[in-house]
Amino acid sequence: MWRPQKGVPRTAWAGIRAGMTACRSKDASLPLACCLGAARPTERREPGMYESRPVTMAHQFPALTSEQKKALSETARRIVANGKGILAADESVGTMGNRLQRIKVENTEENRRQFRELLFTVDSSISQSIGGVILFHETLYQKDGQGKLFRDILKEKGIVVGIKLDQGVAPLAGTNKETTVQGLDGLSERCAQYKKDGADFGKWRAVLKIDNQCPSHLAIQENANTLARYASICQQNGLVPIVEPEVIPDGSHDMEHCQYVTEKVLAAVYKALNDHHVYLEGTLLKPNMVTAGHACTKKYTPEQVAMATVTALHRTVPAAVPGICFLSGGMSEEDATLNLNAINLCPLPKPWKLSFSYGRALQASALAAWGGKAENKKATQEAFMKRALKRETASGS
Ligand SMILES: O=P(O)(O)OC[C@@]1(O)O[C@H](CO)[C@@H](O)[C@@H]1O
Repeated sequence: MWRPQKGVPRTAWAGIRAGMTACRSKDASLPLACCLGAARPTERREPGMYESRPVTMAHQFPALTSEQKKALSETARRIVANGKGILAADESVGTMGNRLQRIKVENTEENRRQFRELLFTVDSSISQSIGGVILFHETLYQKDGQGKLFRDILKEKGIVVGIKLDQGVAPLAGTNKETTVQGLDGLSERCAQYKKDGADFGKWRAVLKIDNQCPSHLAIQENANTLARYASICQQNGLVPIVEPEVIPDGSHDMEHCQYVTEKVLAAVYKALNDHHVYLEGTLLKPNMVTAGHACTKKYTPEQVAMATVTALHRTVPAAVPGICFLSGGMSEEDATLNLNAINLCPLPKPWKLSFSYGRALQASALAAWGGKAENKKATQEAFMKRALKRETASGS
């Protein structure tokens, strides 16, 4: 005989009982869902009804309090609200050196500061398209010409401040030159300090390559686990983790191969995040778009890239993740814009915000316009604003 079970609201049981009766009496007017325990569609659903359903195997040792979860998910959603994206201005000293070399500017702390001052002091309307800026350690503590901290300038514009937390790659011995990421030692202490110093999100970039025997099972598992461990530490310290597993576009592989690899990598990452009890609503994903390798002779349209990218994400990224912010991975500014636009127009279900976290695709024109000369301030800021405002993003469906 059917008996109500403890902890289930009476109204829910009424629906289940109606369904069971319908099964017995073969009442074809009742929807099948009633027989599977759902309430009848016309039945009033009371607030809190779902929260009080019995949870089998409830987690005994919650990783975060509800207040911590609320704060993390609010920050994550704020960064990608209303089609906004992220400016990745977190180039390490070495990477910034490569960018400056191209415009024949010396890689000094002062030159890096001057260029970044131009980006951060553009008109406040930039906050309509940029919700977050990722900084490198040195930049979090730098100031503008008037002595004002960059982080305060950004916050006053309503932009969320983020910090690069990984400390670069290290070789995985016995593989075809694959890597893991360093920076877990002391990470909790660094996160706590950065939080005090105004950062509200972090970034950790893992690199996977497509080549002979690559990415190996070891590289996929090691990088997924390291990303998950980083994400867990971030959340414990009140920082929203940006999870960046980049499948790099070096090589002659076609787009289909990139899709296959991207799906394997993302599936492993979300399994690891779950294993580490990471709260997905308080995270953002920063993936590569699914494209052919730079040396591939076959060319693909933005619509093909969009379909392959959204298919890969749709198969692997839970709907609980609030936003997916693509890296630009060496794409031209134009291609990065066209591809992102096509991704947002792709007719597949898209339960997340789809936006950008571009480094090169937001800064290339601005760097070229600057050329290391103070008198190019106006041209530099105009070039940056033009790019930032051109991003085409839209909310998930
Ligand atoms: O690929 P992009 O859009 O230029 O940059 C993406 C990115 O993750 O990679 C760079 C190198 O680590 C970082 O500076 C940046 O945040």
